[in-house]
Amino acid sequence: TGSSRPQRMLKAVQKNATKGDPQSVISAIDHYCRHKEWAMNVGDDKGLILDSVLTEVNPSTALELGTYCGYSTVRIARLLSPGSKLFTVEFNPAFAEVARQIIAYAGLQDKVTLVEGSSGDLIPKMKEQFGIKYFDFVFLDHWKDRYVPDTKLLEDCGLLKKGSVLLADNVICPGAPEYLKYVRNSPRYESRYYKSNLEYTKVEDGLEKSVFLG
Ligand SMILES: CCc1ncnc2c1ncn2[C@@H]1O[C@H](/C=C/CNC(=O)c2cc(-c3ccc(F)cc3)cc(O)c2O)[C@@H](O)[C@H]1O
Ligand SMILES: [Mg+2]
Repeated sequence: TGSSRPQRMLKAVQKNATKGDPQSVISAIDHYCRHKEWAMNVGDDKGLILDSVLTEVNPSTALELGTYCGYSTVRIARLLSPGSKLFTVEFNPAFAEVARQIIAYAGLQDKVTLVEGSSGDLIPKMKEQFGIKYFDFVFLDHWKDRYVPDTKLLEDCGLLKKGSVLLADNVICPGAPEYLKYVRNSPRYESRYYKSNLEYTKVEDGLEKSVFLG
């Protein structure tokens, strides 16, 4: 059988990027997905917003839900301060395998812990298994109907502290209407929408940034 789209993305990175250079890995994926095969990476336009929010928060411990091929994992990890860590959750073993190779190609494996499994099962184990107290930053980019249950789970597991920032992809396209209602109506969050476009297209999409008020 032939290769998968994630495997072809990995090949494009190995062919066009420089080992140990995260920016070249990001550019190689963006070029491939813009000119060869679209893929559901956060992309370069929304990626710049992700970069600026991440830099502003400068998290010690960050969480990503939905690794896919590791594009946003590389975007986040490349901006972490020394000693800071990113945990990323992915339940599809084939995607996790590609992501591990892309993260390693970027030279960021020491900053990233890829945990294989379902977010609903893993979030309650984060404290005991990884000695995590809180997440300063959470990037939500997995199944859109999981954003609300997993946000509630993070709250209930005491993994958010006053000032923790949630950044959610795709709140317009494909859309996460229940999530927008949840964070915008809750007195426990201060939310703001960053208008952009769906990766590699002219379709509107955006990111919702929500600060947990404790
Ligand atoms: C069970 C909890 C749970 N636990 C652990 N891992 C989980 C998980 N639920 C999901 N995953 C993994 O996360 C990734 C899924 C991501 C889902 N993302 C979109 O669907 C999406 C779609 C478009 C778009 C598509 C088509 C269009 F026409 C327009 C837009 C654009 C985007 O940016 C998008 O993010 C995969 O790796 C899953 O294996
Ligand atoms: Mg997305």
